[in-house]
Amino acid sequence: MLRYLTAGESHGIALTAIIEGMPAGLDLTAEYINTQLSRRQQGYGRGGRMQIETDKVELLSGVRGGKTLGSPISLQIKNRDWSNWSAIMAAGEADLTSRTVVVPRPGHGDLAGHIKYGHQDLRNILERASARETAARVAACTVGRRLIEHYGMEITSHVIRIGSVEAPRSSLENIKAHAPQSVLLCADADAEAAMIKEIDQAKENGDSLGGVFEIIVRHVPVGLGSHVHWDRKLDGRLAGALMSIQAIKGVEIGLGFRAASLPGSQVHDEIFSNGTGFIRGSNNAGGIEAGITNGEDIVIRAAMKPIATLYNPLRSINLENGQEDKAAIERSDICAVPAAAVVAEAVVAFELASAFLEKFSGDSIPEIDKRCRGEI
Ligand SMILES: Cc1cc2nc3c(=O)[nH]c(=O)nc-3n(C[C@H](O)[C@H](O)[C@H](O)COP(=O)(O)O)c2cc1C
Ligand SMILES: C=C(O[C@@H]1CC(C(=O)O)=C[C@@H](OP(=O)(O)O)[C@H]1O)C(=O)O
Repeated sequence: MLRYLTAGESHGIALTAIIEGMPAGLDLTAEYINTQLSRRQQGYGRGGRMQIETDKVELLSGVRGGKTLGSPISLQIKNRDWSNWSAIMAAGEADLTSRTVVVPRPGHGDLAGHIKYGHQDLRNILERASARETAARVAACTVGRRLIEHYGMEITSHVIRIGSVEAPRSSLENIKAHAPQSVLLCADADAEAAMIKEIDQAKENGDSLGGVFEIIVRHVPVGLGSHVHWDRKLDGRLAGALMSIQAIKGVEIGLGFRAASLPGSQVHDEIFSNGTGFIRGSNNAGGIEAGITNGEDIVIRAAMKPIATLYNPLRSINLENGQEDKAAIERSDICAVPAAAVVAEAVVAFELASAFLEKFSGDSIPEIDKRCRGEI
């Protein structure tokens, strides 16, 4: 079974992760993971923290000579910002510093976390609720991405909405050509210019923005996931992985919500024969039917809500005196949709790697290769 755990506070010394269940013999380097960590740090609308961090992974175990050993892979990303926070992070609730957070931000984990865990200093919640955790998550899940790429799958994403600006539908060629270079991962230059304007306006207003991105996976083998049990259905697993990303509030596969308003004749993908196999007339299912990949591209969209911390703060209650107050603000992103899209690619890749290993299991890459070729 492939699985991972992450640990670490946003302003703590480092983030760590352990990945268990990767077979031996997979090419894996820190540089490969660093490329994804760097992508995650980009995107117009991010706050001051991204100027401080330059995320680099250290592989601590499970890899030797650029190949996985089959043993647990552990890794670490140092928080460069920690040197600015070490005293605050060392202080307990008994010796509260001036950086104590006592006015919960609507939309963040502060109030629910306070009620659940009883911490008086909301920092004890926000440090772990923070999407800083997604740096460790991207590093861990990129190990899964390496596996699916080794077996020929390709994963990409692009931003299709920021606030009220929606990009026109894009061809995969356009996404590949434009989105990787664009500051917002949007495949349409005009839409991107309008999105940037909207982010600038939100910043001026002390407000924040969310949006929608799309993930596409190509060359997916038929038969990953299964219809036989709820927790083996790949669509459910992918949706769960995506919804676990901070601020993701909706996921749709293929036509998604649009399918609900159309008749079946305009939704379901007709089946034809090309002589050697089956081909489909369309891909409205987004590559998954009954929880099983059908060989078409996997197409998933996810919606991110606007960032919770506002420079023009919303009304809240001060937990020290019970009086109405303005929500806490130290520093924040205005919009982080492109970064979330990179995190989403990573978690989708990991879920696919997990489903791939369930189908073509093996302790080493050569053994899995044989199984893929039908030799064992
Ligand atoms: C890449 C990324 C960056 C984020 N940056 C911020 C931020 O700067 N300020 C903020 O309040 N929320 C930010 N968030 C969202 C919060 O982490 C999230 O809203 C919070 O943890 C509560 O979880 P929920 O929105 O899933 O309910 C970010 C999310 C992502 C994915
Ligand atoms: C640190 C990251 O994102 C952070 C996510 C985040 C939040 O509340 O989720 C709040 C901000 O943290 P800070 O208060 O330190 O500026 C973001 O910068 C990151 O993506 O690496």
